[in-house]
Amino acid sequence: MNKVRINDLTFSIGSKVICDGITVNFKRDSFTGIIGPNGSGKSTLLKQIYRVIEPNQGKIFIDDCNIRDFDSKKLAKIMAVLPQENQSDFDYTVGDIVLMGRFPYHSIFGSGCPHEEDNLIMKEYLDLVGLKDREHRFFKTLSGGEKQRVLLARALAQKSNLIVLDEVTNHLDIGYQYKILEILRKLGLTIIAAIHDLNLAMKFCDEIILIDGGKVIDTGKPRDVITETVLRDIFRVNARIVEDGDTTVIDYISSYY
Ligand SMILES: Nc1ncnc2c1ncn2[C@@H]1O[C@H](COP(=O)(O)OP(=O)(O)OP(=O)(O)O)[C@@H](O)[C@H]1O
Repeated sequence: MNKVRINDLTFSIGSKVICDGITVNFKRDSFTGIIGPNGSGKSTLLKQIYRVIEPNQGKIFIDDCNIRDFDSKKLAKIMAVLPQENQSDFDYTVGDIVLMGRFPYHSIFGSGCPHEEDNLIMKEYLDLVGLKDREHRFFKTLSGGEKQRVLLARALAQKSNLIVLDEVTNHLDIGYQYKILEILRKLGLTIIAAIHDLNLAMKFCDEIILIDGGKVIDTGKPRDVITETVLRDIFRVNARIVEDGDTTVIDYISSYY
C-alpha cells in the first residue's frame, strides 16, 4: 500500500517549469531516495510534499487524504521534515530545540513546561544521534554536523510515521553518514529523502526515484535505476558499477561535461 501518492504535480516560476507533471508513489514503511543532478527539482518536489510551496497543478495524498485537508498540527503529527537549508543560529539549548519536535502534541511554549514524557523522548533521540552530552549547550555553538544531528533528533521527536529529508547527510562525516542512515532504516518509517551520494542511495534505499529536468525519468530498486548509462547520460560521469558479494559500489573513473 502506498503511503504518499503524487498525481501530475507541476510547479513553475514564470516560464520556468521546475516540476513537470510528476506522478509517483512512495511505499509505506519504505526508504525512498530521490536522486538527480543539481537543479533537477528534488528540493522543489519535497517542498510541495511538506507544503512550503503550493503546486500550480496536481495533488498530493497521504494515506489517501489530500494534504491540503490537514491543519498544520495534524500534518506535523503525520510528517516530520528536515529541510536542506536550516537556520543555524537559534538562541536555544540543544534540549529545547529537540523539544520543539513535541509541539504538535502540546502547547509546550504556551504552558511554559514540557511534560515528563517529552523530556524522555528528547533525551532518547539525543542519545540516538550521539549527542546526549550536549543537551544543555547552546545550539549555535555546535559544529555543522552536530547541528544536523540535533535537527534530525527534533524531527524524530515528532514521532511521525513519515519523514521527509533533504540531504540529511549534509555536514556529516562518513561515520555519521552511515550511522544516521542505519538508524533511519531501523526505525522502519516511511522515508522520503533527496540524496546526492549514489553509493549511500544504493546501500540504504529500498526504492529510487530518478528526476531530471523536473520530470521523473525512472523509478525502481536502486540497482535497476542506478546504471552506468544513467551515470553517464544524467550525471555526466564515466563510472563502473562493481558487484562485490551483497554490496554494489559505484567506482567513478572520470567526469565529463
Ligand atoms: N524560487 C525560485 N526562483 C527561481 N528559480 C528557482 C526557485 N526555486 C528553485 N528554482 C530553480 O528550480 C530548479 C530546481 O531547484 P531545486 O532546488 O528543486 O533543485 P535540486 O534538484 O534540489 O538541486 P540541488 O541538487 O542542487 O539541491 C533550479 O534550477 C533552481 O534554480
